[in-house]
Formats: sequence, C-alpha cells, structure tokens
Amino acid sequence: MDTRVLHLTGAAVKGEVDIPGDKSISHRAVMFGAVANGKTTIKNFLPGADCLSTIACFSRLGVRIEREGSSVTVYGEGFDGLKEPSALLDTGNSGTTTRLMLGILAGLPFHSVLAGDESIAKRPMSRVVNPLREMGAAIDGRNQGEYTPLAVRGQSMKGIRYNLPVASAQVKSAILLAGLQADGDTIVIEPAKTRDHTENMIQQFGGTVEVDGNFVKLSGPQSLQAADIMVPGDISSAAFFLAAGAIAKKSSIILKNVGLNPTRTGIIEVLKQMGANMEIIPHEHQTFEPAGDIVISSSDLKGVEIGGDLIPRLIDEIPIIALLATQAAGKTVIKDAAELKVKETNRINTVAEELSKLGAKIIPTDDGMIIEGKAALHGADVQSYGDHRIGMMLAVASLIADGEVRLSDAGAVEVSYPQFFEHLYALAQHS
Ligand SMILES: O=C(O)C1=C[C@@H](OP(=O)(O)O)[C@@H](O)[C@H](O)C1
Ligand SMILES: C=C(OP(=O)(O)O)C(=O)O
Repeated sequence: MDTRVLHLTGAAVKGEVDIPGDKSISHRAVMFGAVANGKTTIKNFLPGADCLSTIACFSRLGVRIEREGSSVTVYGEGFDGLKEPSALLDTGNSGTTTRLMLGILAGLPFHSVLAGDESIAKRPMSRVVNPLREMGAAIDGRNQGEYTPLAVRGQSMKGIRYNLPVASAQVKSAILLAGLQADGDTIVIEPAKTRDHTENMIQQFGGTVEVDGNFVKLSGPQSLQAADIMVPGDISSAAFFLAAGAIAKKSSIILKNVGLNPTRTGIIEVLKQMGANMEIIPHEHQTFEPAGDIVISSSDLKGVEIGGDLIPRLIDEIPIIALLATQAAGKTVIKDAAELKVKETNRINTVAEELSKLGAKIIPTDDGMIIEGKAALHGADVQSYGDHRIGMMLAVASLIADGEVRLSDAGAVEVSYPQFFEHLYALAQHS
C-alpha cells in the first residue's frame, strides 16, 4: 500500500490553487450526454477515478466517448442508443456511478450487471432498488438487492410519487433518471434539500423539471438534446484547502473557480460561523451552476453546532470540518449525520479513530461526533482506509501536527482529486 510521509509541520499555505472539476457534476454531464441526442462537450471534467468509472461504464454500453485531460466529448444517441453490455459494468469506488446508473439501466430493454470495489460492495443499494422496483424495475442482488453485484433486467417503467426516507441526492437522481424514461409523472419529495445538479442538468439538456423547495416533479418520457457543459471546481475538494488556509499559521490562499451552488455551500456557512477570515468573489457570468473565487487566511476559529437541514449541504465535508473543530476554541457538536456511516468508510468511526491517533479528542456518537477544540496534534501512523476524504483530511492535518504524519493508502485521493498532493506541496511553504 502506498504510504506518504508528510512532514509539513508549521508550514504556511500561500498562493493560488485552481480547484479541479466538480465530481457530482462531472458524473452527471457524462450520463446526460450519453442518453441525450447529439454531441455533448464537457469542459473542466474531473479526471478522478470515480468519474473515469462512469466513462468506462458508458463506453461499455456502446457510447462513443473521447477524453483529452479534462475535455470530454460524448456522442449520445438517446436512451435507445445504449446497448446490452457483454461484460460487467465496473463502478469502482463510486457510489454515485452505481446508484445513478441503476436509474438509467432500469428502463432499458436489456440485461446488465453492476459491481464495484470492496467498499461499494458494503454500501446500501436498496434505497435505490426499492423505489425503482415500485416503478417496475427488475433488479436482483445480494441480500434481496441490498448489495452489489446487482443484475438489472430492463423493464418499461411507470412514474412514481416518492417520499425519500433519507436525504440523498443519489437516490433522488436515480429516480429522476428512471422517471425520464417512464410513463407519467415522477415526483420526489425530499426530507431536506440535497444537491440539485440532476435537476439543473435536465434543464441544460432541454428537458423539463419542476422544482418547488423539496418537491421535484417531471413528466416522462422525455428525450434530451446534447449540451455544452462547463463544470465548476468542486467545493468538496476546495474544502481541504479552505481548512488548510484557516488553520495553518501565517497563511493566505486564493481558491480559483469554486462551485457555489447553494445546495453545496454548507461548508462556507460553517466556516463563517466559526469566524474564518474569508472572502467570496462570485464570478460575473453565472450559469446553472454558480461559481466564484474564495480567499481564506489564518483564522481564530470557534466551535459550532451542526445538524438538521445543513447536513446534506456539507455531508462530504464533515471529515475536514472535524479537523477544523480540533483547532477551534470550545466544543463542536455534529449531529443528524448518520449517513456518514454508509460512505466509502464509516466516516464517524474513521474520522474519530484516525484523528485521535494524531492527538485529537473526539467522541463518536450515533449520528455524528463531539470534538474538543484547541488540541495539540502530533505526528503518527494513520490510514485512509481507501477513503479519499479521510486521506486528504489527514494530509491537511500534517500542516499543524508536530512531527511526521505517515499516511498509508494515500493513493485513495485519486478518487476525487488526483492533483491533491501536488497542490498541497505547491502551497505549503516552510518558514
Ligand atoms: O449525488 C451525488 O453526486 C452525491 C451525493 C451524496 O451522496 P448521498 O446521495 O448518498 O447522500 C454525496 O455524499 C456524494 O459524494 C455525491
Ligand atoms: C460519498 C462520496 O462519493 P460516492 O457516494 O459517489 O462514492 C464522496 O465523494 O465523499
């Protein structure tokens, strides 16, 4: 396993960083391009392992896709253009690929099998399989369809009115993607607003969707037309450098081109509440997916309480928020975040265990964690457990830990931020 020895103790982070493309939007741009009619171009696509899994799956379904770095062209021929794959669709480490593809495959007239890595094999799929079955899907898998490998025998689908039991953009998106192929209305009601990139994409690809707060409705079937998509930088990737800028001494960084979709900006609200020195400069020309630059510098942070509807708006940022909290004055309480248990790892446990090895005081709870502030962190052997966000959080911790942080399975960062270490080393300056 690849271990990285990080010796960045006391480094200041300074300079500018171009935040790579948004993972959620990159996945969706390929998926929509594949089921639309015509030539879709995608700029600033994230060439992370997860999004490459999405490209590989659609190539296997017969869609012509060309990629040169972060520029991707997808030659879609509508939902009908997808062909029965002659081999397994490998979704790698990507929950988004696995779940959203189920929504697409459920209505297509052929057989396909989806499976990913060891982490994917443990992640719950019935949350998607159950509503899709209600729409008419024939999906089978381990434990009645809870776990991969999942076999899909495409069926004609009908619309559904569905109250989401968990606030999950992946479940909402899978249902909407199935709804685009189904007869009649598909309505999804969310318990709390989750990222709305799928709703935005439907409109960018010439489809129609009605959104009213937590209520989303579309009428099927719809045919989509190719689009030119510009992917903004990923705020979930930016979050690691926002934290680095706030907690490292004598630091100031500019994060360029960060996506600022309000369904994703929970981290900004938390940083403001914590008292971070931060300025947001929105780009002049905004599209469906707003973006801007963010300037952040060393900050005296204070602890916060995080829960409720804010959670889905920062769900992937909780590991790095936990690190921020270790440096804040006072206690931070994170609750209503039981979903963390079913991510790439159980992130409540991995955050608490790995940060504790560095000297943090964290109590894991059933639905979050309680973090004591002003902890003096020190070097130690830590692990990502194959979870990209845990790996990046621990690498950022090395800026303030006294001594070497030896991070094993550091390569996990490839999943969402292949240039992460390059960017970290470029910004970190030893004084
Ligand atoms: O729809 C998406 O692109 C995502 C939704 C979230 O998952 P859930 O829908 O499981 O909450 C998030 O954690 C994941 O990184 C990406
Ligand atoms: C949970 C994540 O992704 P996914 O569900 O797509 O594996 C993530 O990127 O933190």
